[in-house]
Amino acid sequence: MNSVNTICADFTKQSSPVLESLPEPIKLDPSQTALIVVDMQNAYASQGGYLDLAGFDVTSTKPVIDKIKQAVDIAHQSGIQVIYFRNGWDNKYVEAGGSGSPNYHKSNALKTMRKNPELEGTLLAKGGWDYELVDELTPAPQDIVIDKPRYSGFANTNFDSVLRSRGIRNLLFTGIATNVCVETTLRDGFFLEYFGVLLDDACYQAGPVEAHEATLYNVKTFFGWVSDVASMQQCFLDT
Ligand SMILES: NC(=O)N/C=C\C(=O)O
Repeated sequence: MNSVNTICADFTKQSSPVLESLPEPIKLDPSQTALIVVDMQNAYASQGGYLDLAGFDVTSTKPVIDKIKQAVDIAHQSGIQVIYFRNGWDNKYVEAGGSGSPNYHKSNALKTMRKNPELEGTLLAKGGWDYELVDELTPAPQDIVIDKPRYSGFANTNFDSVLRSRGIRNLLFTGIATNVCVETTLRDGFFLEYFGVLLDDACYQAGPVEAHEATLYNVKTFFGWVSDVASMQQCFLDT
């Protein structure tokens, strides 16, 4: 029988390491776990990128990049599949949807370009600097990169089949933005029976810090678990 205080899915081996997390610890078999690095592109993490140009504060993303790098190293050393997401569209914005799509009306990247026509073709466009992952987080050959055209990694992508075909059932989330693409993907994963864990210090919000905190509340109360990179290290490497 599982410890009453530790979450353990039926398919998890008895000997699987335990990740300290809130609201309770969770057992994670590394072979059934993926580290998801959400949208660590210049658009979201660099000054001069989309979020910065749209008026969001990205001046403190460096510590988050460093934490994600640590998480990626831990994953590589412990046999956890690393999956990078990149968000955006073709440079004609066909994939962004036309005026019949809510994305056309809500995307702050598209709105910023409509307001500043000189930016047209630069924000979140495949092939451009804004779309590229930041230099510090260049995928290794064994990592998987998934391009996504909407906030959720499950929308219009092969993400679910990439996971299912590898027997992955647990998702450790890092990246930007906590309150948009990270939270949305974790929530969608919940409905598809994935166990989602958000690594607090490896995520950064779009908007005020309260947006990050609201997501932590939502995740630990309704959709999953919240942990951090030191706990990931202790779970997979130090024990
Ligand atoms: N990666 C994200 O969380 N994106 C948030 C906003 C946007 O893409 O407009």
